[in-house]
Amino acid sequence: IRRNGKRLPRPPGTLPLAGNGIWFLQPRHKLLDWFVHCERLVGFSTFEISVPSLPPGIVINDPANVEHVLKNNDIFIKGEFFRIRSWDLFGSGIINADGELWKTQRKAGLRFFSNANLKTFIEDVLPPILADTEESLDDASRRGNVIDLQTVLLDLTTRLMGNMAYDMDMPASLPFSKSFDFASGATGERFQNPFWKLKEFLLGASLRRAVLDVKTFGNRIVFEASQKREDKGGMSKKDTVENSDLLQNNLINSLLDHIDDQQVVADAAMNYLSAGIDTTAQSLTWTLYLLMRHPDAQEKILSELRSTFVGAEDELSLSFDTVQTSYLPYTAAVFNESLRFYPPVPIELKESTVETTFPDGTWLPKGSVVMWATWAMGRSKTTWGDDADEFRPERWLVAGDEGEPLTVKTMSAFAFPVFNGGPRACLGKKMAELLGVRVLASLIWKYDFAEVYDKETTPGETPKERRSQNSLTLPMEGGLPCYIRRRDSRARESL
Ligand code: HEM
Repeated sequence: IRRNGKRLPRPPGTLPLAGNGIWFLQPRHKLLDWFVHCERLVGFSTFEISVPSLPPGIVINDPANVEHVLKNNDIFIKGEFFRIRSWDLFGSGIINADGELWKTQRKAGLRFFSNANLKTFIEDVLPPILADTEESLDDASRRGNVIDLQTVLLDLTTRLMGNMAYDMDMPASLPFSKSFDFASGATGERFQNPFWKLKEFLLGASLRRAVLDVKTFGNRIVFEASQKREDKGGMSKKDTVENSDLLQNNLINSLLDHIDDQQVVADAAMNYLSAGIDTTAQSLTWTLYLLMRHPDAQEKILSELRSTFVGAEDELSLSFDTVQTSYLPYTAAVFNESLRFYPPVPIELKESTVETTFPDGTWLPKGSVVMWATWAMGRSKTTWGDDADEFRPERWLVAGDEGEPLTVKTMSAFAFPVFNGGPRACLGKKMAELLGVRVLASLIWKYDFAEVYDKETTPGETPKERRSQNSLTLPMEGGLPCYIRRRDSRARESL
């Protein structure tokens, strides 16, 4: 690995044999802080890292380098390094797949994320499920009980995805959900711990059980969907594509239409589910956490809702059109700003299939690993300015010309790669953004949330920043316990 004929810089504290391995053995939240520390030292400069058991690797922070990786998905693939570690959980599903296997699953997914389906999602699928969520929040409000918002939101997104993608009722209390959570934590550890194989040989029984649960559930989704198709009279492929009723446009039908191998369909189904459930629940959890710590932003959301839906009482008329960012720019800006601080996929990694030279001149041999920490890029002072550590949704707002409304700034996907970019950009981005605005608007309109601090926080003291749990994504460690109060319209007006 060279740049202009010279070796790349290495992070301070790199050891002769262990390299940077010590950092990778730490809990993941410490590793994330280390990436921020390194980015603050070198800015956009690429640096080399070495971790025992990992192929030679670099860390990139420069958006031009991220663009080079994301746009060239034939050069930079998931690769064996990724696949070996995540095979048990993701199998041949889209998250793990490269080449033709990936292309087929992507094509099947594209049909599902059509605008018509997104409208159905926001206007038909979401309201009754969100009403159930609100019922449990109302109950906690009446009784004065503490409720864990992370669990509530995970149940919401699990049911939404289950219903929308697979036409199944899928509460998060199903054993599969707990097993998936456990397996995701253990899979994440495989990327950090060079001794994972030994550890799992000795202590891996619970992981094996969890993976079996996840696989069984994937097979059940395929079995039930195939039954339904048969019950509908063995529709031909052509019929199912043209049938516009929601059931036939769901994801599992699209997967069954495009893929012949049932095991691949089951893996694909589980992959889509896992890509959609945790990420959306976590993004909402961190956003509500940030709003509790920034009541001024909460008030600005309320003020935006009051001025947009003039005279609204308890229910806002939130349709597909009114949850677009152009309609509620401040609420959308809050969601973006939360994603900047807490990206649900905080670290990305790709493997090079051939030698390649990056825009900054870094030359990388075949079989190397490229990493970038979206977590650190979101906190980069080079990209976001000196106030990068401040929660300031206004940074996303662009003033319109005279009399024109505010709009939300579009950041390049390579400078803000929260949803990835290029040919493998997140397929659920639009769905997640609409869901984010829709759920935030409803919940902030109806409820006042108060965080329950941990026992060590003394009154008047600033509570510690919450941290994430080891995982492939970004669950909040210990959940988000809080008290809830239902707002009545008078309380809303007086704010
Ligand atoms: C805030 C919410 C979300 C975030 C931050 C997010 C982020 C990402 C990221 C970073 C990737 C690339 C991961 C990789 O390198 O493998 C990705 C891929 C993907 N996401 Fe999302 N995602 C979100 C929601 C969703 C939803 C709701 C769905 C669908 C139900 C979804 C479906 C997918 C799929 C299918 C891929 C794989 C794309 C491919 O490899 O071609 N995501 N997402």
